Amino acid sequence: MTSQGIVPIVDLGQLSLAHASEPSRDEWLRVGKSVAEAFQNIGFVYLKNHGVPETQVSSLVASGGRFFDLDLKTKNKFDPANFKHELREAYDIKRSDGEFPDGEVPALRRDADAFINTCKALSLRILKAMALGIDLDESFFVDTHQEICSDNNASCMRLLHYPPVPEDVPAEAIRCGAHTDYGTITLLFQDDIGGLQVRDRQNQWVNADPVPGAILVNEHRVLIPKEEKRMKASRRSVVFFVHPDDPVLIKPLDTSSTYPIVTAREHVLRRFKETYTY
Ligand SMILES: O=C(O)CCC(=O)C(=O)O
Ligand SMILES: [Fe+2]
Repeated sequence: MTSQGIVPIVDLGQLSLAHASEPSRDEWLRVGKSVAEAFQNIGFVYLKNHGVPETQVSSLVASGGRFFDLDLKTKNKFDPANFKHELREAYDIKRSDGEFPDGEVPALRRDADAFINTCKALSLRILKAMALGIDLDESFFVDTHQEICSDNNASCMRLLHYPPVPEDVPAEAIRCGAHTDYGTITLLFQDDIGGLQVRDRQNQWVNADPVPGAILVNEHRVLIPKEEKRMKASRRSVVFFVHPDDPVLIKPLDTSSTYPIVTAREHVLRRFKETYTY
């Protein structure tokens, strides 16, 4: 395992989507143990050789760019998220058969469909490896994530656009506040601008600069801020949030009562309510 700063880089090897045959048991375990170790130590990992076609990501980012370039009135028809204190725009897409700006950005539906399917397949591989990495049955997470990007599951893909920061920006403005994500894991495809930081277990912020060809994956406990107040360039990223199916009970594996048992749906609704107070 190599690392970028203190965030480890794991090579998916035979678990790559580009690898046609079933990975060996040793490969599942190697990846699973490395990912589990990274999550236990810092909560983040870069995955390289994941097999997500570069053209799929670039095509989606280009279509997303065309969407963000539309005038506000047109964009607002598709309910993009506006963040009160943050200099960014987001467009969350859950299903490729939903409402789309087909007239304005004809390729977006096709690009989103391809990307969601690819990310689903990759997530299921990561989830299987994660279970094996912490000595659970290999289907432990896969069985609880059967309906990714359906109406019974909060997973979604998010297109993000950070416009260049204007000179006269208020001192308190930020691009993306410190937060934790709400789901099981998040796949983050950054462009090469950088600026992302993650917080380690000692509460120190460390840079998570883009690693060419690698995606950053986090499990939900660690915070991500973005303090790029002075950034002149616009920045784009694509995020794939992976959640358990709505009825799944979230409970400590050790059967302790440290956390109250809630369904995945209750958990996500609670987090949405608390959101964007940062
Ligand atoms: O902008 C990024 O790259 C990360 C955004 C993020 O963490 C989020 O939207 O949850
Ligand atoms: Fe996040």
